[in-house]
Amino acid sequence: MRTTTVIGTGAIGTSVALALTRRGVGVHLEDVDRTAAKTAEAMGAGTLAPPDRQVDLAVLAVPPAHVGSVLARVQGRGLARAYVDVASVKKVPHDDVRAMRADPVSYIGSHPLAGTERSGPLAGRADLFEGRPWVLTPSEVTGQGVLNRALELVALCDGMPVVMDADVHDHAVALISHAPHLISSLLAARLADASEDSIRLSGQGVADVTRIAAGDARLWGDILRSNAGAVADVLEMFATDLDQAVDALRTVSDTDPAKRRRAAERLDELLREGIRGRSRITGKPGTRRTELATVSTTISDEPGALAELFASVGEIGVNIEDIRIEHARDRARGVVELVVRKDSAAELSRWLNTGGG
Ligand SMILES: NC(=O)c1ccc[n+]([C@@H]2O[C@H](COP(=O)([O-])OP(=O)(O)OC[C@H]3O[C@@H](n4cnc5c(N)ncnc54)[C@H](O)[C@@H]3O)[C@@H](O)[C@H]2O)c1
Ligand SMILES: O=C(O)C(=O)C[C@]1(C(=O)O)C=C[C@@H](O)C=C1
Repeated sequence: MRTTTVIGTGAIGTSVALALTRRGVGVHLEDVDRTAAKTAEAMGAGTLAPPDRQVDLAVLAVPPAHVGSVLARVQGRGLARAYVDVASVKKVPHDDVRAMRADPVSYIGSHPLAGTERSGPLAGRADLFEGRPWVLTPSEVTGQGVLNRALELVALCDGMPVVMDADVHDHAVALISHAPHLISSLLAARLADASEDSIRLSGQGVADVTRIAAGDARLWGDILRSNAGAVADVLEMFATDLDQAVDALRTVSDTDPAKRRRAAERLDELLREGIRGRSRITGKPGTRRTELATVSTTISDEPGALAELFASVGEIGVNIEDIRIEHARDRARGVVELVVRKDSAAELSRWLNTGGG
């Protein structure tokens, strides 16, 4: 692939453009928001100059509801030989392509499962897609050459291609992305009018579960509307769990000892199910979580402090499997959690606690 046009230079479009530019692909940038396109250009993501001939691939990185109309418009201009979108839902764009009478043969749907709660070009990163699944949803009429171009795009961005039916994709992301987003928003909304005394006590736990609630409301409104049924199904199951949790909490101090015991058991069960579910999505693939342990240390919030820590951990021969960094509010130090193999955890902890870090 030699040339591309990225339409929509927000967080995802700019990340794609940066990744392709890094690989020597010529990237042209377009956005209805001229400032966004100019910022992406200034970041080194490509050029605002229009291509002088048809490009190999056009990447549509616009909100889901815009994919069909933008595709029809740029196909009308003969912009590219192949077209791919990156929207977080797949069925609505697929249906819109037909409704807008766009050409479905030169189009393929896709969705990189990587992102951020931040919007706009400045949230773009060349390495955003590294090692992440990137779903491709060819329709029955998508051209083979178009699928191949999309596979090349994923490879150039270091993503992991997963070919899937659009409907199956939408049900999957309802569970692992869209419902979690809405639940995070609902929880964060509880904080909006909470007393300052409560907010002052908030720590990393509530920040973790509400991080994605900061995502752009217009984009997420679009995503949720486009996958409403599947998200509602997940929320209905969640509502049943919530009812059970409320019931158990209301009964743990019941006067009847048998009811109290059953409620406590139910609560434990809900918490254990949570641990089981979370263990399925954390950790490096191929490493069983039971083989790992977390060792915490603090570092000063200065440039180079983290690099120094990694270098010295490497010197004692400990392999870091995963990492989490928390910046303590109002403090010039951060907490670093290093996930390492259990058999090296005690040695690492002793070394860090005796001033090694
Ligand atoms: N943010 C994520 O985590 C994430 C991850 C994967 C996929 N996606 C999908 O990627 C797409 C872009 O999301 P984002 O996070 O980059 O959003 P963003 O808001 O950062 O950027 C979207 C950009 O598209 C531009 N735009 C809107 N309509 C346009 C049009 N008609 N023509 C040209 N430009 C137009 C906007 O001006 C904006 O600059 C969405 O479809 C989203 O569902 C997002
Ligand atoms: O990490 C985040 O900020 C994200 O929410 C990224 C995330 C996700 O849910 O995993 C969000 C939406 C996308 O369509 C793909 C990725």
